Amino acid sequence: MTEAAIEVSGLRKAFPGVQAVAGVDLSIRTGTIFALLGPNGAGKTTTVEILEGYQQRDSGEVSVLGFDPARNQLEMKRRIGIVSQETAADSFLTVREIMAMIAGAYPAPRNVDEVIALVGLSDKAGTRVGKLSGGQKRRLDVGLAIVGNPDLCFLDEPTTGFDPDARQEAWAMIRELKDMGKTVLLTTHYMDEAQNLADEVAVIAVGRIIATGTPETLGGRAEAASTISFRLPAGTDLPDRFAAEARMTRRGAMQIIADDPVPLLNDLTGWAMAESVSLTDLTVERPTLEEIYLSLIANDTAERKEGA
Ligand SMILES: Nc1ncnc2c1ncn2[C@@H]1O[C@H](COP(=O)(O)OP(=O)(O)OP(=O)(O)O)[C@@H](O)[C@H]1O
Repeated sequence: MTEAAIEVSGLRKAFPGVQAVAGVDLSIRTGTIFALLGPNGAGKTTTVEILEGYQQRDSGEVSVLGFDPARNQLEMKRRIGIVSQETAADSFLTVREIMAMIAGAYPAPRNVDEVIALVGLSDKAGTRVGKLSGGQKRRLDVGLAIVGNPDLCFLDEPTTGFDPDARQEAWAMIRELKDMGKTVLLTTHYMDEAQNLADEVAVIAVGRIIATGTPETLGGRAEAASTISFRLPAGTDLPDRFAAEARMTRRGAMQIIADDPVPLLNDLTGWAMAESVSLTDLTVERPTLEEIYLSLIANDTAERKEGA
């Protein structure tokens, strides 16, 4: 079994008037990409900043690459890279200068110009950081997180403000980190980002982890009912055995929800073939990660209200 890069148990942190982290347990395996999901104010950044050593915890056990971030700051920081929500980049330095400065803080950094190229900023290498656009600054942040060739990267909302091309490139880069054996902890509000990148996800709400799993299994997704959708030619009626289960969407498509879609599809397509009915736009879909996420948050909010 792979050792854990990060182990957290019973982590708690309060600010005046708010319990930001209220007993979080996490285990993140070395060489995997882990996504922490949750609504605004859920406690993601506070958790990540405690792991990075930027915030002190009130209680709980934390191990990051075998270090306690509250004690072994220097040793640990040489092995981690960080994209924080607010760029720490000094606006008077150029892209290459700040990249070289951060690289210099690590024992075995990557080549500065290669990293600048990797984040698509070669033509801005001599530009002052303060003159970069929002998306370009974020690319720089990602570059700063990886230039030290760290074993573990913390990426807090790494692609916020990226255009679609830049997002795809960033995803490729993050996958490349994993291919190199690095561990990545990312927070994101983009469910497609978690779906595309993460080996495991955890959903945090009001300071507590409410669900964990792979993007495919989170919240019972793998066992969730499927929705079969299709369109019928005008004037064609479904046989009663399907019509009883079907509903028509506002856009005129038929939908049938089935726990096990295989027998129903067999029956439906068999009928369509026999009657020469074309079932256009036929799809079979499980709930998306976004739908599962939203229902987890909604259920948690409802339970909290009931308990209050
Ligand atoms: N320095 C601070 N002082 C006081 N309260 C804070 C501080 N930092 C965070 N909080 C509060 O702690 C809670 C958790 O905040 P946190 O930034 O960890 O959430 P988040 O999940 O990262 O949210 P977002 O998705 O908006 O970034 C919030 O209620 C926030 O207002």
